[in-house]
Amino acid sequence: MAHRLNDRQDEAVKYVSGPLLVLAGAGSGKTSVITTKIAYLIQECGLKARNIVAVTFTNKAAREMKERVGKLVQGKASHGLTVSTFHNLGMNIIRKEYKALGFKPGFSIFDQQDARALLVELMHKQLSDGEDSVDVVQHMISNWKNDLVLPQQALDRARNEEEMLAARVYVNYNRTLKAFNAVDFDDLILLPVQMFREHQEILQKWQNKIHYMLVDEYQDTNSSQYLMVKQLVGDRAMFTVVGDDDQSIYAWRGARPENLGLLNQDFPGLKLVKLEQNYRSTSRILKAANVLIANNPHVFEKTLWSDMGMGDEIRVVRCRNEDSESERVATEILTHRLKHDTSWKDYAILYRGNFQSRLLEMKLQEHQIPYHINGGTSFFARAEVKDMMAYLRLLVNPDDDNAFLRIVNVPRREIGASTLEKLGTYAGQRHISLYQACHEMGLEEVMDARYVDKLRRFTKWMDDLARISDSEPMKGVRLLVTESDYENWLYQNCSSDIIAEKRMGNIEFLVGSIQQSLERGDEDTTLEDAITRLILRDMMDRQEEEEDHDKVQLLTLHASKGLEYPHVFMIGMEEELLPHRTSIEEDNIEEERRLTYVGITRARQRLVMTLAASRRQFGETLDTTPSRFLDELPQEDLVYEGWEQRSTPEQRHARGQEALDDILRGLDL
Ligand SMILES: Nc1ncnc2c1ncn2[C@@H]1O[C@H](COP(=O)(O)OP(=O)(O)OP(=O)(O)O)[C@@H](O)[C@H]1O
Ligand SMILES: [Mg+2]
Repeated sequence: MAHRLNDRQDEAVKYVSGPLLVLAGAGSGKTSVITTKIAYLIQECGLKARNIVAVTFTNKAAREMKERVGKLVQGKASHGLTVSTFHNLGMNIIRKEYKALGFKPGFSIFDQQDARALLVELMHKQLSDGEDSVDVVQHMISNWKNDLVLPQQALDRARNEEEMLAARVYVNYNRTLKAFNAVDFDDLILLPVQMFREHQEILQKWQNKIHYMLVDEYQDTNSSQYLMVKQLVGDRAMFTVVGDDDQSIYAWRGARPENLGLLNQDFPGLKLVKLEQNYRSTSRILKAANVLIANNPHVFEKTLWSDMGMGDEIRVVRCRNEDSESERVATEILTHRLKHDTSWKDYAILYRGNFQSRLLEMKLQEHQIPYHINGGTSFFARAEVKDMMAYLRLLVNPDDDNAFLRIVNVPRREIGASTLEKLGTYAGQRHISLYQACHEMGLEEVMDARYVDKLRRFTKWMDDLARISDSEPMKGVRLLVTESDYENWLYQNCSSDIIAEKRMGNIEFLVGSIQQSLERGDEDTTLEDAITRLILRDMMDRQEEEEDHDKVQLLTLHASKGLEYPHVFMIGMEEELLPHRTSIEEDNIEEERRLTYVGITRARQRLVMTLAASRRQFGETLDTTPSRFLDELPQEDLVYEGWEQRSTPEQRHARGQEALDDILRGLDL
């Protein structure tokens, strides 16, 4: 690594005689401690890379960490090292232990949308007034899973009608997933934890494999993730976790900053190291972040300083409307880059909600500024890619009813809704999958032989493909694409040939990724593995392959965690955007403040905040109110631009008081 560790960091790296918690603010080198420590464990402590597991929050972070370790540990010594997300780790455990969990090989992973579709189906009777309740139930089930509450326990604990209903759906939902040989996203953590509880011998096997564990962004782990760590490290308790309670921004996904405190109880020998020097940002940026976050109550007291120089003032730019806000950001990047000879990738634009990126994209395109959207409309969300993924899922897991239903009649095979309904009833009564039901002799009794024939022609074709794929996976995949005649179907159904061509290109890209995955993986990588990996990658980071190229980065505040950029724009600094409207309604301002803290601390040299004086909303143009967080920043470090007159909070308060006095006088009290 280019820089030398400070004494505290060095202490954290070299402490290997027991559990360690590194608690420190943004940019103090927590992630650096983890990467350096992995190298230290391999080079100085004689640990094998394959016995080390590091967990981070996103795939992007995992990739970066792997890269950093690769630079420190050359050659073979780093082979077999696990650096992954919690979900990836969980998936690998399930993949190896699926038998103990009662799954068949090639299990499917349902993403958010698949899971929702299933819930809609299970709840159809209760959905007379729209599908809103599906989202509520989905959220409740997810929370239960994150808190390790099983369906039966949810039933027992239900305190009112709503919880009772959700718990009943939960029971059904889990049963159906099992029948589909599928797991959902939350199961990737829940199932291993549950299995480790029930099967000591399996847990021991994993404990023996993992000699040292490291966890980054620890403040955002939820209960089940925490338990997974606790189980895996066992009594040996050889681990390092690093975190910052001020950056806890996933409470809505069940994250518990209190887990930082829990560690102390569960591991009485826990050593605590605090880091206080920030190596990322100018003093001014750091001060702004510190002053802001001081408005939150604190579990742990921390101080954070930097000797990167005072730096420029933070600019707060007010634009007429959202159009001019985006335009302003685009032109600023353009001119700044010209003047300072920087790269595009030195700039990041951060926002609270994904929808805020649309206008930005248009403006950036207009000015021909290359950009990359982190988490934008995903490759995998496109219809043709979802179709092809469904084919592939069905190929490796014939029991995946969702996949079956999606493509059995795409392209058209004259298998209509009523045939499928009859098939569904038949399969439901016998507790078998739709695919299996197609093979059953009894099917002729419930539907016309003509239709049975059509179904069987389809499954016979899929069976043949599956057989071919067993020995020659890529041949199977390619045959699937050509024989399905999907290309023709695309050309018939797209409004123009150009669009059809583009969609076909996406399918080619997908097939290419599978091939790469098969070639890159270990020798025993199967088609199932390659597809499971694709599904997981889709869910965890909807990013394009080319993301590392020189492009302006557009990302949500949530996605920006752990990253850093020389020049940062935070847009939409308005009430109801940041803090978000629902957080205001639910009185959850502290989490929004932490989110703002995360945003500010991404910046190394220069921070610009923008807002629009008016904004279109539901067809109306409304005046906005500047974010309360602007008032909380140290005013002496800000420069306001585009404000007729920016008054201090005191002045505004005084004005409010005057107005109130006027009213009181008017009332003649
Ligand atoms: N001792 C050091 N000397 C010089 N630079 C350092 C040192 N330690 C870390 N850095 C640099 O400081 C920056 C921030 O480090 P790092 O990303 O590890 O911080 P962090 O605590 O993980 O931040 P965050 O809370 O945002 O995740 C990086 O660019 C890193 O290379
Ligand atoms: Mg970090």
